[in-house]
Amino acid sequence: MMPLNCSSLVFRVPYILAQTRLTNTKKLTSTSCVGSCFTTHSYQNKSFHIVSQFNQNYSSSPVMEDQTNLLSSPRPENYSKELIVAVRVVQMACSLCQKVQDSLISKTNSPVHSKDDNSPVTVADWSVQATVSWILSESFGCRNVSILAEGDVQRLSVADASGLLDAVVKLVNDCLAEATYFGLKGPDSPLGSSDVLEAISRCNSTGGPTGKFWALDPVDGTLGFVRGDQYAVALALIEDGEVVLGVLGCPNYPMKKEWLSYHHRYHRIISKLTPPTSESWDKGCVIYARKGSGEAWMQPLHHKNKLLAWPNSAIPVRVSLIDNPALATFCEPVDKSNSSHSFTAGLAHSVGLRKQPLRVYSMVKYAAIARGDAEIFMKFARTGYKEKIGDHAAGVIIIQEAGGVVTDAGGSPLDFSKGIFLEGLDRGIIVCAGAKLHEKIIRAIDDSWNSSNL
Ligand SMILES: Nc1ncnc2c1ncn2[C@@H]1O[C@H](COP(=O)(O)OS(=O)(=O)O)[C@@H](OP(=O)(O)O)[C@H]1O
Ligand SMILES: [Mg+2]
Ligand SMILES: [Mg+2]
Ligand SMILES: [Mg+2]
Repeated sequence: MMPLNCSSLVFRVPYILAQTRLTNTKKLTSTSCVGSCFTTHSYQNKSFHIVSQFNQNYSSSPVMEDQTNLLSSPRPENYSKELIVAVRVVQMACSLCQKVQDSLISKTNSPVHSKDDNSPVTVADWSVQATVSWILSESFGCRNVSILAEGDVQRLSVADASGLLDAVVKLVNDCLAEATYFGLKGPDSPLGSSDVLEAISRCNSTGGPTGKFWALDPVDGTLGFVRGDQYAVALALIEDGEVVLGVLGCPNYPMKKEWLSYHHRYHRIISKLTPPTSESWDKGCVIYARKGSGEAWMQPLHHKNKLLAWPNSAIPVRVSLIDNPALATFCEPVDKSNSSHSFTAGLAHSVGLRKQPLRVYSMVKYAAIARGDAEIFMKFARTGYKEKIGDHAAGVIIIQEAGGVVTDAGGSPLDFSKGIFLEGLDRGIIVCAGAKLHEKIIRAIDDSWNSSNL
C-alpha cells in the first residue's frame, strides 16, 4: 500500500482551541441527550462549535429555539437533534473501533492482513451496528428509526457463533456504559444477547424514494481497519431520497495533517518518537454536515480518559481553492480491485495532474477533500459492481456543504433514492473541490474512457 503522502497535504483551517476566549456564547439544549451539547460561537469573525455540559434532560422546544445558532442553516428547524445524536454516537463508535483495532494490533504485534468471518472487523461491524441502532432508537423511538446497514443478524444468531456474539455483547455494553461521557443516555442495566441481536436486526431498511432512514457503514474500509490503517464510521440520514445529514468518524485521521506522519509511524517505532503533548494530539476526527447549511465541521475524537478536554470545540472545514490540476492532489481507493488505477493514471495524465495519487482506505478520502487536504477523488469500480449508498452518503453531503461537487462520471448527481445501491451510476464517482476542476475532469473522462479497455 502506498502511504499517505503528507508533504502533499495542506491543512488550511486554523485550529481554534476550546480555551479561546469566547464571545456571543449561547447554550443549546437537546432532548434525551444528557451531559453536553453543541453551541456555535464566533471569535474574530470565525465561527466554531463548542460542546458544553449540562446536567438535565430538556424538552424538545429549546432545541428548536436555538437551532439558528447551531449550523446557520437556511432551514434551521431541520435535523438539529438528529445531527447532535449522530455525531455523538459516531464518536462512541469510533472509540469502540479504536479499542478493537488497538487490541488487534497489540495482540499480533503487527497489522493483520486477512479477514475472515470471525475476524475482529466483523466483531467491530456488529458492535457498532448494535450500538448505533440502540442509541438512535432510544433517542428517537424505535418506531421512528429505520436503519440501512450491512450486518446480517442471521450469521450472528446461529449456535456456533456464540463466542462471536459474546464478544459483541461485551463490546456493546462497554461502549454504552460510556454513553454519558458522550452526552447520551445509555441503558440502565447491561443489554443481554437478545437485546443486542434485536438492535442489529432492526437495521433492516432497504432504503427507497420515500420516508426517512439512516444509512450506516459501521466500519468502512475493512482492509484499512485490519491493516491498522485508515477506516471510517459513516452515518447519514436520508429523507425522500436525499441525504440530509452526514457524519464521518475517522479514528486514524488526525485533526492536523502534520500528526498523520506521527500516527503512521506510531505502531512501528513508538519508542523513537516523542509524542506531541497529550492535549495537542488528537489521533482522529469526526466531520459532519447538514444539508443546506453551507457548512461542514470537524471535531477531535473524544475519549473517556480525556474528559478534561471537555468542553470540546469543532472547527469549520472547507474544500481547497486549488483549481489548477497541476497543483491538485487526487485520491483513490488503495485496492486496485476496487477502482481501476490504470484508468485514473491515464486520466490524471490527460488533465495535467502531476502529483502522485493519494491512496487512502475508506471514506476518509471524502474527509480529506472536505477539509482541503486533497482536491479530487475518483473511483471507477469494475463493470458490474454496484456501489452501495452507505459507502457514499455521509461523504457526499459533507463535501457538498464544504463547497465541493460530487457526481457520477457523466456529471449527474448520485441517486440515493433507489434502495441499497446507487442505481444508474454512470461509470464512476467523481468528487472535486470546486466546479472548475470538476468540469475539467468530467470533460476528460469521455476521451480517456473511449481509448481505455474498461
Ligand atoms: N469490487 C469492488 N469494487 C468496488 N468497490 C468495492 C468492491 N468491493 C467492495 N467495495 C466497496 O468499497 C469499499 C471500500 O472502498 P475504498 O474506497 O475504501 O477502497 S479501498 O479499501 O481503499 O481499496 C468497501 O466498503 P467496506 O466493505 O465498508 O470496507 C465496499 O463497500
Ligand atoms: Mg463501506
Ligand atoms: Mg463496511
Ligand atoms: Mg463491506
